[in-house]
Amino acid sequence: MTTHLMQLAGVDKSFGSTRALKNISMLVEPGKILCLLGDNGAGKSTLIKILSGYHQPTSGKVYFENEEVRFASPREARQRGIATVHQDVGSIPLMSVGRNFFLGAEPKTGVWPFQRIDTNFANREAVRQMQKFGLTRVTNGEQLVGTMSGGERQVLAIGRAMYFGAKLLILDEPTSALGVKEAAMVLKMMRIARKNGAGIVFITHNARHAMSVGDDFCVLIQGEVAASFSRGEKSREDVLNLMAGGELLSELEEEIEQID
Ligand SMILES: Nc1ncnc2c1ncn2[C@@H]1O[C@H](COP(=O)(O)OP(=O)(O)OP(=O)(O)O)[C@@H](O)[C@H]1O
Repeated sequence: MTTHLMQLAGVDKSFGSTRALKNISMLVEPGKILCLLGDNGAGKSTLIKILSGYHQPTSGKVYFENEEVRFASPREARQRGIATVHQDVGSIPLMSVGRNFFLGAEPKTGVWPFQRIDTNFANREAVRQMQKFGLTRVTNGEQLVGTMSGGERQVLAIGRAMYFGAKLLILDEPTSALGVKEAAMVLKMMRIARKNGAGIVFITHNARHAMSVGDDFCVLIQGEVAASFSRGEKSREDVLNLMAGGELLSELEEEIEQID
């Protein structure tokens, strides 16, 4: 039997009278990147909160590694190997690369009750991992995370999740605040994670970024799956039009010109 990493079947989520998600079915496979596209308010945040155990669906089923799950908390989801990296990545700017990398799972040295954090190991190992992921600029684990660029911080956060055994990576707009080179670095990191067998849900507004790495695509419009397709099945123009809610971009451009 094929093991699917994560599957949603007919998932609904309502907040009072607002139906944020309507009958969502989707599949995340190991070693594949699923791009979740959609405009503001389409329901992307609600969907990732369900995947990461922050929300429970109002109805419908969630499966992880073919087993039906109902995560009571993000901690439970994390324990199963689901890691969420948000745009602000949650790193602490005034802490070193080594400390940030091992935050909450600090390596210890010495014998109890005289144990302390093994800073040398943490720094060395964090740099080694970062280098492995292509961050050759980071050579000193004592470097403060606040001095790293946005892209480097994303790579650090994704690398950390991989190191601690994440099977599913949920990346919430990892490239949206970045310049071209920085975004390319993060997209490359995603490819490395995919090669290592992780399944990735890549949330983005940027169709170009999505199409450069995506294997599968899911477009959300007003809480519904408006389209789902695999690489090569649609052109970038088609995807952009879908994301604009079906309104042809050329029509939109004409309207803008008329306003001028
Ligand atoms: N906790 C909540 N309580 C009430 N309504 C909510 C809640 N969370 C989300 N919603 C509603 O659900 C809908 C989808 O919101 P969601 O934040 O998931 O969209 P989004 O695609 O992530 O948008 P954005 O990119 O702007 O974050 C919106 O109408 C929003 O107002």
